[in-house]
Amino acid sequence: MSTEHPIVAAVQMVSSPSVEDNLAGARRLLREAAATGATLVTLPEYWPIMGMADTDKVAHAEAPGSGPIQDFLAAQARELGIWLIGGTLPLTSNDAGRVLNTTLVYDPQGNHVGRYDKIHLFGFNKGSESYDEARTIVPGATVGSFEAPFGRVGLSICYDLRFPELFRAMGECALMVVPAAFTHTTGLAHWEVLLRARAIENQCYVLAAAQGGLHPNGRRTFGHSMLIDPWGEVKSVLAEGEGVVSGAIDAAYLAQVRANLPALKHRTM
Ligand SMILES: NC(=O)CC(=O)C(=O)O
Repeated sequence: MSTEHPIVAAVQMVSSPSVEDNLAGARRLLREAAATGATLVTLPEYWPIMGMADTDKVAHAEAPGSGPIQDFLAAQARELGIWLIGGTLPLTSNDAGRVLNTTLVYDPQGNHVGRYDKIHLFGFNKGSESYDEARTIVPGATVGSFEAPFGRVGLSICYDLRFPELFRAMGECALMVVPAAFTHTTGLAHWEVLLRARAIENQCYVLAAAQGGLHPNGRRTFGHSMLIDPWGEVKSVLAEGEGVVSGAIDAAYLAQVRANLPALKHRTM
C-alpha cells in the first residue's frame, strides 16, 4: 500500500437471495475496485445474502472461522493483494434463531485481522415499511478497529451511523468505514448528512459502501456509496446500481485539517 496517498474503494451492490450470484457479483466488483489502484476495499452490508425473508440469513450463517463466504473473502484479499473489509455476513451466535451481523477484515495475504459485530439493531415503522433487526440478529458488544499502513481504521455497520458515541469510542482514526443497506426512505432524509457529520466531528475520512437499488424481496435501498474527506467534503459518490467509488487518503491533508481546527484536542469529555 502506498503510504503517501493510498487509494481506498467501496463496492456498491444490489444483492439478491442467491448467495452464488452475490459471490459472483462481488468477485467482479472487487476486481473493478482493485483496478482503480485501491489497496483497501469494503463491501456493503448483507452483500452475500439479501433474502426474501429476514430469516434467510439465519439459514446461511457460518460458524466464525469457517465457511464458503469466509473462504471467498480470504481468497479475494490474497488474490488481489488488498486489505478487504468484508461488508457484513451472518455468523452463528449462541441463540439458534438469530445471527451476528459481522464485518470481518482480511490483510493482503488473506489473514483474518479484524472483526466487528453490529451493535445497534435497526427498527423502523412507517406506512408499509417495517424493519425489526432484533428478531433475527443478536447485537455485538465490542467496538472494532484495526491498524492499516496509513493509520487506524474504525469499523461500524449501517444503523450504527446514528450513534456518534460509537465513533468517538474508536479513538483517533484516519478512516472510518460504514458498510450499509440504508432504506431508500431513511437514506434520502439522513444518509449523507450523518456520514458528513461523522467525518467532520472525528476529522477523518469516511468510506461508506451501500446497497443501492430495488431487491427481489421488494426492499429499496438508497445507495450513494461515498468517500468523504476530513473537512466533510464528498470526494466520490455513486447514486444507484452496482459499481465502485474510490479516492485517495491524504495523510498530510488530514493532519492539516486537525492542525487548523484542533477540535479533537479541545474535547472536554
Ligand atoms: N438499514 C439499517 O440498518 C439502517 C437504516 O436504514 C437507517 O438507519 O436509516
